Amino acid sequence: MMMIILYIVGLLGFLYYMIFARAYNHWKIRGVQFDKPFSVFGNFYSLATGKQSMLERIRDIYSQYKTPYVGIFIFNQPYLMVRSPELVKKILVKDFDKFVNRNIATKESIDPIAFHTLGSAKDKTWRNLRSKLSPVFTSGKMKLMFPLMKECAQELNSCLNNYDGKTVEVANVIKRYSVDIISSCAFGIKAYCLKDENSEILKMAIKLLDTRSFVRNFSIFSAFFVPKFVEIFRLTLADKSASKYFIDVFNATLKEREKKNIVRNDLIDLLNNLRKNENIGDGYIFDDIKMAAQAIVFFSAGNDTTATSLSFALYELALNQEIQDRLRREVKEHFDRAGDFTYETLQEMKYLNMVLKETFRKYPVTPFLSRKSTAPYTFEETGLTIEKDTLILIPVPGLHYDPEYFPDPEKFDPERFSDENKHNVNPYAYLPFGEGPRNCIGERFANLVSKLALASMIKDFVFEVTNETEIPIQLNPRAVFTQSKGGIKLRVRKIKS
Ligand code: HEM
Repeated sequence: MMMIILYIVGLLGFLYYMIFARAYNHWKIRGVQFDKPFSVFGNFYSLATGKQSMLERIRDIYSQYKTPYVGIFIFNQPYLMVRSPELVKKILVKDFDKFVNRNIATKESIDPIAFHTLGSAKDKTWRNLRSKLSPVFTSGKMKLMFPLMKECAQELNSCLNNYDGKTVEVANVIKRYSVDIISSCAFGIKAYCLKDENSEILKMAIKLLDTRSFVRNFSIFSAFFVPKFVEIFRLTLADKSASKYFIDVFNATLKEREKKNIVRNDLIDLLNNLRKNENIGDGYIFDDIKMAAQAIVFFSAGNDTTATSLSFALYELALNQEIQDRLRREVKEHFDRAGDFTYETLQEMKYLNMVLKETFRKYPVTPFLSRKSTAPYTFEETGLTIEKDTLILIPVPGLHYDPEYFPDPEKFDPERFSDENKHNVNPYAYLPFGEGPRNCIGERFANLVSKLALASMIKDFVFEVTNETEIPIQLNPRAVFTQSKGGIKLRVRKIKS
């Protein structure tokens, strides 16, 4: 018996050495200062125990060092956490051709959708896809889509009327708004999620990338940080049944359009033109799966990000009534002058823009940017040469909460982005949408949808904290992307005219 126990202990020790202890020498060998890993979780033990969220952990590691970069480990994978905005600029912009790809593990045989999406595509395939897909997000296209968005914003206000005087989980309502908008703009269909809480499309949209589900978070986490698990457990980034549902909806819409000769100049039309006319380089044929993959990534990347950011904005406005009042004054002034919300009036609302920017600073939905070196690379400033395939992590919340770039970082202060102060913001220390050629393709869309929703809601409603509101807000340690742990509950009060 004793021999068996000794044998098992020895085997476990050997496995730990082979898989972890050896890997944990990575930065030491290269003479890079590193954050000491603990157990099999590397530097993310407090995430595994539920003590910290991803945002908090990254911010914590960042703040313990002063060096331009620090070596870290996520499980047994070494990452270079790049702290200095100058080096961030090199990676994201100046030397982008050496850092084109993200480290997202996808296998075509396991998850063809994730494999072909813009977010995980690599090298030339990514370049081709990006240049073909970018035209759908020009300001001209946004203007064309604006009437569709406005319908949804009006429905959002009608929906909020039902909660007058009540406490509501705002993230839930706003998620229905963002699903309605993306369904309309990306899939060309009316989803009516704001009217019908039980709509099928809403259920599927939640299921697609449900950041409250253990399986989804495990899959997302593994795709970014433990690629082996993707193969071993055959993990898909998005839920399989929900993906199938959206592919069917997408194909049905396509057929209907072709049959009736409908042209809307939206995402579906653009993708369909790509399929009909293009072979986008390297023998890359834009088939049905690849086409649906793009529609699904716009759906999944656009929904939660927008809904979560807007909920955090309402939370801060409820806590800071004087900021809410000032925002309402600005919104009403512009609305009364134009008689409506137009694309142009929303761009003119400076304070609205400042409030959103500060929300994105304090609550970056994506707490890290990921890149992988495509060749050996030397940081001239320090002399460090990294090998091909080195994983880079850019600590967005670390930079956003660094008092050197944002004094008094806990304070929600839209003034940081006023005309007088905005030149003090280092663009490489403020990265809610990333930067450079591989930044968020949906930034313009997200900004417009967020401005419209916030302006519409604030014009007609007051948002207040109640004893059900969690203060300070707790972030979900189980989610890779930033979100509240228990939802955001606020009282909604209709303004009597
Ligand atoms: C508040 C809302 C949003 C936030 C905060 C956000 C944030 C981000 C961030 C940080 C990245 C990574 C950028 C980088 O690595 O440099 C990204 C990528 C991406 N986002 Fe967004 N996003 C939002 C909304 C949207 C929307 C509405 C869409 C589409 C309709 C979208 C589609 C994408 C796609 C496809 C990528 C991958 C781009 C590529 O690899 O070329 N996002 N987003």
